[in-house]
Amino acid sequence: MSVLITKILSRRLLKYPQNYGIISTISKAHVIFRGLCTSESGVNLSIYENQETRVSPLWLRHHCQCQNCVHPSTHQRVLIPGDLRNSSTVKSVTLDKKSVEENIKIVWNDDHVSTYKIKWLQDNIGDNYAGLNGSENNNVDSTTDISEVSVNFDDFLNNNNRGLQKFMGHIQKFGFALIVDAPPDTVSTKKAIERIAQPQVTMFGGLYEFQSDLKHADTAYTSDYVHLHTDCTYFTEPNGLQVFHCLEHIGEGGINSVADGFKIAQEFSREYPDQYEILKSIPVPWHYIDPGKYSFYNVAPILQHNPYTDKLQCLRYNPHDMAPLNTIPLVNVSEFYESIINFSDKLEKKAVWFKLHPGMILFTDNWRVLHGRSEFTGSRKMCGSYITRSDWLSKFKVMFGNVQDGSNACTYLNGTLTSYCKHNFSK
Ligand SMILES: C[N+](C)(C)CCCC[C@H](N)C(=O)O
Ligand SMILES: O=C(O)CCC(=O)C(=O)O
Repeated sequence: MSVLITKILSRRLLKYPQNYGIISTISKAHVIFRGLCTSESGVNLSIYENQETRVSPLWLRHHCQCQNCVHPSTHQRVLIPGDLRNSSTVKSVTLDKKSVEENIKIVWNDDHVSTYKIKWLQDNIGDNYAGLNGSENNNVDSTTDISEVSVNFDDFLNNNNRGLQKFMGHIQKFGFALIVDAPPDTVSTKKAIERIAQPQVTMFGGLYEFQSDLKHADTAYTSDYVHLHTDCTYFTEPNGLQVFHCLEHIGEGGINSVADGFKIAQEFSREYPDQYEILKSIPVPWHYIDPGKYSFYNVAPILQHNPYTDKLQCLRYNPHDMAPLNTIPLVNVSEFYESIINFSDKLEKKAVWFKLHPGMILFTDNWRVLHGRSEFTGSRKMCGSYITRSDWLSKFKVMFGNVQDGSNACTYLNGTLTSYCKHNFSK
């Protein structure tokens, strides 16, 4: 294999000598290139059983984990990319199978020594990027029993972290989770929120209370029906988690709705692939206007894909907060409306309804799950907060190390989400 590389490259070497340093061959038939590397060059490392992986010497040198290259206290890089020019030619590569953790040792041209744990290389080489997208087989739908999406308040706060882990596993797997049996007050709500992260401060405040008093120019501060939506569509980055706790309701209605936007978008893409592409590509303007106080405005598609994985990453949709649609080319207006009308109908049909009683604190992943509420009568006092996506994902990674493990923290039970809600939450 390495001999073949040498033959191919020697022909290229004659043609493009300026691209290559001196080719040096070392033990175990690994072909190494001095100087700056091109795409054809690399170090062939035995990272996986019975196969070799060609890795860029620049990447390897840049990822030296020694205490001179990574600050021992802050874990930040000491090396800057420009430093790689003088230390990225391999002098020797040795595989140490005897140490507790198998590792590969590389000595560089400046005699710097780098040691890489095989497991670390396996976890970090290549496009392992998966991000947190609530993978397709982990969706809330009618087969999920909502009782399994709940964690008791005391368990949630318990420092053994088991309740918190289970809770965050629910959020990663289903897009939302409930804390039950919480004292129906703002102090307890604040404790629960701060178990994950500090409340995100916005024009509504940090830990906010709201009721039908039009304290802000928004239907959330009325007793009107609020259709399924995600919050903060008008911010550059929508809030990450949405937290609601109904402290008291003396009256009728005020039933909450949730819908798993990722599950619905997945079905929509199968039923209307062309219309899915429209909602993925057409930029939509969103706004929040409180005359004389606030005028937030942002333009972004309803279905925002992760640019690296091309998976749906953020569903941004609030039918109440769409600004004048002056961002759609005239030729696309009719197909846009056909798409958004179908999407809106699908969302509304998929809503799952339940009553948030005092003591139940709902957390939703606002990049994935939509929420709403029916109109109500009487006095209904709510409190809650936003948490940024960066903050809650950070907590998640601390709890699980790797976001993908989160789904193991909870069970996926048959049952009927809708019927459970009807019989258990809508009383
Ligand atoms: C009451 N609370 C602060 C939770 C939200 C207010 C909603 C604001 C806006 N309609 C949006 O959806 O972002
Ligand atoms: O009043 C509620 O239960 C929810 C209101 C709402 O949707 C919001 O504040 O974003």
